[in-house]
Amino acid sequence: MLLVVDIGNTDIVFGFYENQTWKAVLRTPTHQPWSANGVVNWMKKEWAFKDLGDTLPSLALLSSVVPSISPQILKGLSIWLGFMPEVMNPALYESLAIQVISPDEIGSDLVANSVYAHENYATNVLIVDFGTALTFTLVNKSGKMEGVSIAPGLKTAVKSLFSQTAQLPEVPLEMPEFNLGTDTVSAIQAGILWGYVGMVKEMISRVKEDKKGDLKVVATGGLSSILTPLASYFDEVNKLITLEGLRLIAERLKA
Ligand SMILES: Nc1ncnc2c1ncn2[C@@H]1O[C@H](COP(=O)(O)OP(=O)(O)OP(=O)(O)O)[C@@H](O)[C@H]1O
Ligand SMILES: CC(C)(CO)[C@@H](O)C(=O)NCCC(=O)O
Ligand SMILES: [K+]
Repeated sequence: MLLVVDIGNTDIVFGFYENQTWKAVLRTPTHQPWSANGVVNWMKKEWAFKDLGDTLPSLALLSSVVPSISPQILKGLSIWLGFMPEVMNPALYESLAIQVISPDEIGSDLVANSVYAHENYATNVLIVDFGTALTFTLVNKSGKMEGVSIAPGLKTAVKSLFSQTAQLPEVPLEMPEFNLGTDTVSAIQAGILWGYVGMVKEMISRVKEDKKGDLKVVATGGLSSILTPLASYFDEVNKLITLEGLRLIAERLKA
């Protein structure tokens, strides 16, 4: 069995893959007082609860965009597994089928997304990741990562407005019924959700123009199904893209 781990700014996601399927995908909040022992206990508990069998994963790959907690997670995993997981880093990028842009700065989740996109489409692909940040990553048909854009994610935008104002509440992430709101909640929903629909359409349209119309668009991330008016703009919506990319990378490392 293969274990891939995606440490994001909101959640850590653990994917267990065997025989062409995800046996389990576990999620836990990133910001906890993690210790190596805490990780071991959590893994043991979840492993038993999900009834994942007697044989622990024999290969593991970790991606983290939260450097401060990586050491504790890695140490815990290495104690639990009995070996040190591979870690996404610029040296490892050299062995990938894609060409990574700004390897010392880029988030390894975006690299994983790009590997998935290139492997599955082999054409120009824009990956839209609706996470804590809303990111757009362009991989061209020869596998070169050409560029990225980063904006606040939907929930981050709502929380930021709430925390910076005296009277505005935190609102549910739901498309409002009308273009303009008739009360505070629907006004914020209109501003953020319709605003973000516009942001995504603008980014897609600009990149499509750059690529002379030759572009696939895929969406991922926990919030990828909120902006329902965008459904027809995406060739694929798949919340597992980051895990799938990590899996493809891990399988290559083994080979
Ligand atoms: N199935 C889901 N349904 C609704 N919200 C979800 C779901 N999964 C995740 N979320 C929420 O979506 C947001 C983004 O989650 P996601 O896992 O994409 O981001 P993340 O942990 O911040 O990762 P990254 O930092 O890589 O973007 C979080 O606020 C999370 O709570
Ligand atoms: C943009 C995020 C937060 C998305 O998870 C992550 O990929 C990250 O922290 N990246 C570092 C900066 C960059 O990707 O250029
Ligand atoms: K993500």
